[in-house]
Amino acid sequence: MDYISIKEASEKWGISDSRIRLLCREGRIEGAMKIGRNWAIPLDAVKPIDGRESINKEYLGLKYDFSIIDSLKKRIDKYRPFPKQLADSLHEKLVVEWTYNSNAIEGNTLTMSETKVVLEGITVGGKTMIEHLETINHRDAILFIEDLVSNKEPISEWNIKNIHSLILKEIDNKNAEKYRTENVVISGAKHIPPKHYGITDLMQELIEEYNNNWKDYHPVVRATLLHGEFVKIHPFIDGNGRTSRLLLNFELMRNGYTPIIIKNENRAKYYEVLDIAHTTMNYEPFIKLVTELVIESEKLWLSVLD
Ligand SMILES: Nc1ncnc2c1ncn2[C@@H]1O[C@H](COP(=O)(O)OP(=O)(O)OP(=O)(O)O)[C@@H](O)[C@H]1O
Repeated sequence: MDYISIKEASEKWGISDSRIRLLCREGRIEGAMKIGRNWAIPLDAVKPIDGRESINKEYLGLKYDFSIIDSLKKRIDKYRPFPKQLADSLHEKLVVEWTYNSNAIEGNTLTMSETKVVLEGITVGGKTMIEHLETINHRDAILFIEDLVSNKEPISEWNIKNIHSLILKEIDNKNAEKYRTENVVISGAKHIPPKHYGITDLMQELIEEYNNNWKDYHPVVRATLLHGEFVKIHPFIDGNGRTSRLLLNFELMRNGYTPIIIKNENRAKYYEVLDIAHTTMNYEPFIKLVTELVIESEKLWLSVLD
């Protein structure tokens, strides 16, 4: 393989010597090697993305009619603060159904009733330890994002890593909250996630986009983009799907919307709209799906509140 020096890379990419040295030290240039006091950079290395440059991605299909969602939200808001018993029972229903469906999408074989039983602290015969841990961990991750919402915590890489560490707790502590160091594919998807060495930059870029470019979008659009763009990067070796659905609801809940549940039985449709977003940048079908689910969730809340 042919290599170039820091100085040559600096001229080729238009980045300062010191920044390239930093990128080499952080392992963000694939194949860069330290020889003595100098770095050798593969001639064909890809220029790292600079999360500080302004990001201008052209997403399609972001304009959607949210009037039904917003008028249902207004009706729900009139009941706040919710009566404690009612809020507790709706919360329990949410935790069981969200945990069951999100884990089932990822292949966990516990049924809805078994999920409920495990969350009550009982072991289900014939099910693996990992399936039990996935259930408990998912419940803990929901409670964690609810705390983040109550404390008005922002969406940040730190919080995303904390959510992920709960998902993999005692299952794969080595990879919990760590970005992957291998390339991956998503089975059944057309989109291929980016190479592992670009992840740190892409995650920084995602948070910057969220903070700077998406702030005027409707919260449903932001929540959908956050899920879609996060899972497109697939930053972790495992647990991306569950983390992305937690992030979607985190964004909805921070903005006072009721959380949604993507049902296991509807996963084919869910994968289809995600793949459209990933391969064409058209988010309309995914936004439509999320909108329908928010309306369904709001109607459920109103059916008990009204
Ligand atoms: N066809 C598809 N197109 C786009 N995205 C998809 C597709 N299929 C799955 N996904 C997304 O990727 C997630 C699953 O990714 P993967 O199978 O790599 O699991 P993972 O990273 O191990 O995470 P988890 O176990 O929580 O899903 C899905 O939940 C979904 O969000």
